[in-house]
Amino acid sequence: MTESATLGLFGLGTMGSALSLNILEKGFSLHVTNLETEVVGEFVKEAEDAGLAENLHGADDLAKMVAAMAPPRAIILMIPSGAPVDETIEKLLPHLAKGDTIIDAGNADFHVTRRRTAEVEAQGFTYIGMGVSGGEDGARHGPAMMVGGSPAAWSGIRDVIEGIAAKFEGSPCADHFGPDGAGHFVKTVHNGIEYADMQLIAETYGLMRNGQGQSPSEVGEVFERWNKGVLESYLVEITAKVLQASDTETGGPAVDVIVDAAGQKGTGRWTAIEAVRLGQSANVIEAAVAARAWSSEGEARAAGSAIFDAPRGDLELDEADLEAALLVGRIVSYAQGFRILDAASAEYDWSIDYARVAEVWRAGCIIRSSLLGDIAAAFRGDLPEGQLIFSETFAKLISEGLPALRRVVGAAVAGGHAVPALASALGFLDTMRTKRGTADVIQAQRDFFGHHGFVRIDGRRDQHGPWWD
Ligand SMILES: NC(=O)C1=CN([C@@H]2O[C@H](COP(=O)(O)OP(=O)(O)OC[C@H]3O[C@@H](n4cnc5c(N)ncnc54)[C@H](OP(=O)(O)O)[C@@H]3O)[C@@H](O)[C@H]2O)C=CC1
Ligand SMILES: O=C(CO)[C@H](O)[C@H](O)COP(=O)(O)O
Repeated sequence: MTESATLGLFGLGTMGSALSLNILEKGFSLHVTNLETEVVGEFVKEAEDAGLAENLHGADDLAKMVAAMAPPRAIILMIPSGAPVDETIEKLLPHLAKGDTIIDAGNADFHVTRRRTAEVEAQGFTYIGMGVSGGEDGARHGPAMMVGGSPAAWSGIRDVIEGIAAKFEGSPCADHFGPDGAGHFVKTVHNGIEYADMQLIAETYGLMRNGQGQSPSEVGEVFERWNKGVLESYLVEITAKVLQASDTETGGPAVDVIVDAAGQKGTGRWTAIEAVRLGQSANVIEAAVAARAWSSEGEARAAGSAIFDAPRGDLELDEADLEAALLVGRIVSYAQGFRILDAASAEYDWSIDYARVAEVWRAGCIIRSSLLGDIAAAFRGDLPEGQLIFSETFAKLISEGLPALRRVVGAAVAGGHAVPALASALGFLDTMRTKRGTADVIQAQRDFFGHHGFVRIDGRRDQHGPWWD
């Protein structure tokens, strides 16, 4: 796409319609269409009502939209990941001309984005995989955007993307992170961290609600206070709001009428799978994915609560301890996200700029928080062993908060409260501060049953133990 490319968008759902209004508001012309045609008319009416329809062209279907667009064209897809994207690309390709660009702006498995990039570009078109974060409000008023594609593809869309992106102190929260799947992978890891942070917040809520008998609105007030301090973030802000909301039918807390089964569309799972595939572990993110899966087993959990009748001891935790525990958990989840980015960047030769990732996440996206400026600064400075948790700033915060995390997890475990993500953060930190661990025993076991050999402490490799004598 060049600067003069005609812009189109397919998929006027929650994200696509909000992003379209954002694009129009920033003064760009836009062609739109949707699978269900009547949605197009509804959207055009919405844009007219908002005074944003001057540069808008609605079309009944994809073929008509492409025909109405002067080449070169750049067509944004904002539709569910997987088969819908493949089917849409297949429908789109016969109508495109050389030099046209397809931008998949939905969430996508980056392996699939790599495959699509190769297939589409082999036919002479340009393909961009772009992660967009910020939910509906972000898409409407300025999301964070993570772009993957060739440098030429990025330079062709840069003006539009930076124009519609969230701004942090005037700087656009959008950047190009590498070729093909790099942008979608950065977005996937963003979502993995999102899962972890949401789970850590939910566990902290649970300790106050179930362990200390605080009402949702009381806990909401605690989160509201925390949002003015070190935990300042979008997710803590919205948690304070949802916990203080009342159900319009019962008048009781809104959260109490919601079934405790978390949905998941796949991005958290993709992050965990990729971490393990890359020989990593992001155990806080993995715990969050697991917790969502277990949450959907409501009937089994109900049966388990009757069989084990586990006592849920009364907790008396300091609010400051809970705040510090949540902060340390959050730091670990960010750190684990960046460890996966690092492993993938090495594996796929992406050279991802981690400081820029942190900067792009400072506004517009779901995991924006006051920590991200410090994370960017840490990546620009000296990072011992390349580990975010060892940077001066974060080592200090972790050292200060670790005793509180230990007290919170200890009390929760003793009282029978499930805190898989908080406990995982503690397990990770305790492991990472243990000079000599217990994998010597694992190596001995492997050698015993499988002749796998081990490295002696003097450096000699392929050694065997005395077990078979
Ligand atoms: N909601 C969010 O907070 C965020 C979502 N995303 C991603 O953005 C993308 C869109 O999500 P969202 O707007 O929430 O989804 P919605 O369900 O609100 O909208 C989905 C859109 O995709 C269209 N669609 C559905 N199935 C097909 C298909 N088989 N072929 C072509 N078009 C189809 C729908 O058309 P129709 O109207 O005809 O049904 C609709 O326009 C997804 O990839 C999602 O993961 C990314 C960041 C945040
Ligand atoms: O990308 C997003 C936010 O960043 C989407 O809202 C996504 O749907 C969230 O994931 P899940 O539906 O699995 O909770």
